[in-house]
Amino acid sequence: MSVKLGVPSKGRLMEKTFDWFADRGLILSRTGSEREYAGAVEGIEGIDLVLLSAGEIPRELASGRIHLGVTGTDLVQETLVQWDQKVEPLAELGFGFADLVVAVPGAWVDVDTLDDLDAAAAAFRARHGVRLRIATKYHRLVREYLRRGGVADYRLVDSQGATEGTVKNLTAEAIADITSTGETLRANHLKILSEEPVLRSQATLYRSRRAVREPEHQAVLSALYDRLGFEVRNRVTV
Ligand SMILES: Nc1ncnc2c1ncn2[C@@H]1O[C@H](COP(=O)(O)OP(=O)(O)OP(=O)(O)O)[C@@H](O)[C@H]1O
Ligand SMILES: O=P(O)(O)OC[C@H]1O[C@H](OP(=O)(O)OP(=O)(O)O)[C@H](O)[C@@H]1O
Repeated sequence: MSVKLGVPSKGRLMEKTFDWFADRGLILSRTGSEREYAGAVEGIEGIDLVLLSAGEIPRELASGRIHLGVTGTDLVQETLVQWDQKVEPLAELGFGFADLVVAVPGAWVDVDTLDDLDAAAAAFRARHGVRLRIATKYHRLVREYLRRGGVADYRLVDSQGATEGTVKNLTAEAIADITSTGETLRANHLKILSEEPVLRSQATLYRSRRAVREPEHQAVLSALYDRLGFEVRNRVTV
């Protein structure tokens, strides 16, 4: 059985991942028709390319169905409970940068910090009798960040896309989402709190702690690490 390398199946993340491996002498390519999610790896024997949604790669790594995978730090840390017990980052790839931030309406001139947000949330609840809503798809990371920041009187509402629009659409008062250029936030009249972001994310190559324990894969993995120029500990610390 081959070593399975999972990479994002479309868009900029896929193209930049292909470029990153090509710079190291490994040619990844999609095979079959444009719509078929099959791929190949040239330059080293015994590796199968698996094209997947970036959002599915963390779970596939955790279950051991893929041995190695490229996805965003944000997706790994949001999706996997105790992510570092399940996967190990091998290399930050230097693209796909995005910050997960909390943002509020630009008109909230008194709200700049988490303390201010906590005060605004308490005032909101006192005035309206319901908790201030923060729209996000990053429930785990945002809940933990707000807990550490001492923000209590809020509730998360799920938003799986176009999150910046929820404030204008009156389904939330604030949001937590990833941003890279900041354009989407600005266009929706939102401002980022002047705090450290919830997370700074970038595309990262991970290995599955479960899958790489399989002895039959050690030779191929070692050859791959040599090719990529990594010093990777062979002993897996699970
Ligand atoms: N504007 C952006 N700039 C930089 N990185 C981004 C941006 N938007 C998303 N990302 C990163 O890309 C990754 C998500 O990619 P993508 O949207 O292709 O995944 P996905 O949600 O699994 O896609 P789909 O489910 O539509 O196949 C995340 O790690 C995220 O941090
Ligand atoms: O800071 P910017 O450069 O404006 O980028 C930020 C936007 O990019 C992402 O959306 P994406 O296009 O991935 O779509 P989504 O709304 O489905 O998440 C993110 O959710 C923001 O909406």
